[in-house]
Amino acid sequence: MSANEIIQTKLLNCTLDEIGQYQERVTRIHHDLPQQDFTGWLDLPLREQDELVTSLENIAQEVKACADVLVVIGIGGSFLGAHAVQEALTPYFGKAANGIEVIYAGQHMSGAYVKQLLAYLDSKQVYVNVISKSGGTMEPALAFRTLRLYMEERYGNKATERIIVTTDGEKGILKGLADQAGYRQFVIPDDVGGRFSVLTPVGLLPIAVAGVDIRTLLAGAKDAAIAFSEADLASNVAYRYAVLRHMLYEKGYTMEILASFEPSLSKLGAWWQQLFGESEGKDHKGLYPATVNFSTDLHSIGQFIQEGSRVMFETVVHFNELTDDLAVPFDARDEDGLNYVSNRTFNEVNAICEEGTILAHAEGEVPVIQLALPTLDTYHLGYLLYFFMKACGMSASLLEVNPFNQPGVEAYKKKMQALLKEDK
Ligand SMILES: O=P(O)(O)OC[C@H]1O[C@](O)(CO)[C@@H](O)[C@@H]1O
Repeated sequence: MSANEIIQTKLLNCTLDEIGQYQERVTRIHHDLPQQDFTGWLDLPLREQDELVTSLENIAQEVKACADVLVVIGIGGSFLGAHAVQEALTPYFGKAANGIEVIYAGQHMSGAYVKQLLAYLDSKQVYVNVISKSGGTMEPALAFRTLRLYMEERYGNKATERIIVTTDGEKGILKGLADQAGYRQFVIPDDVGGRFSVLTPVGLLPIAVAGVDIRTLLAGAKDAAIAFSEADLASNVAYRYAVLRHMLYEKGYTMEILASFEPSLSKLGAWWQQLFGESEGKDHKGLYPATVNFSTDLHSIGQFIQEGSRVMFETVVHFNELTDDLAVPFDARDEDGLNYVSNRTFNEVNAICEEGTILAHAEGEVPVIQLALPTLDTYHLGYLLYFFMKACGMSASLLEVNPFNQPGVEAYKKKMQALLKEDK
């Protein structure tokens, strides 16, 4: 299988005019994209990064040897990618054999969460990785203030060794504070924005600590970067996906639902949601990115998808092979009447559920884009992450919005700041 064939895109339940009509625009955007600010992620997996990867692996080794828990502090692009990869590739119960527990803070401001987190940490050996590109985002900054004091109280001078900072190489409050305290630091490249940063130290350090092989993840992303380096819609499936979703948007579908049938992919959905939501939702334009995990959500939002307002299409992420499975047991009593599925495995039943869902959604007039990959493993996840980023750059550009800013996020921050500074 060539790298170009690793992801198969299929449009189901719907026919669209020839997508080739977009080729000229796609080619133009393809050539313009690297000239834009914040596109350092485009060729990042192609760069020689051995020194960086080795130093990330070394620190990850140290963290695993000296801690039971790594607390990753970050919000948005500063935690979603790591969380997505960790969830997708580590066991459902317990941690990976070669990783430790990685938990998150600073992704909201729940007092209960922080209080319970500190209590939980009391019986564990702890390292902290605080991640913020700007270095001044309220949610992670508050969590870090609290955890820093906690670490100092617990470990005294040794706290300095147990706090690792991932931030800008030159500016920001966190950078200044890290220099002052002598914390070890990893740099978030200047030309890579938060939601495109999963393959930088932002994602790579927590992912390595969780026990995932970051070299294999990067190898998948590298092959994707090569596979999607040409503008041709016939071979570039990332661009094909971008054009399909754009064409559906033009036809009046205003919501895309990313669906998967494997629960470990739900955090990938959260990462994808920020990627597309912050990149495209501008100037009163853009597809609303929603995520579902089937079959769980067929019993919640499934009714709406089947029969509610006809505004959505689905993108189903499908892996042909999953690494673990279990046969449905035979029970001679058959009191539940389920022996007719006992010649199958759980994953086979799940795959038939996927097929049935797509057929049902065809009757409900829900277009489906199926993205099929060979195996849910580290390599193919790296490939898929890059696929989505490349598709996103193209898709937002087709909408004629800047894919790489997020001015709207400032609105709530300003209101909150003003309210916080009012006299109590
Ligand atoms: O890493 P920072 O600067 O704390 O930002 C976190 C997140 O906040 C945003 O700037 C706005 O939501 C995102 O783009 C970013 O991923």
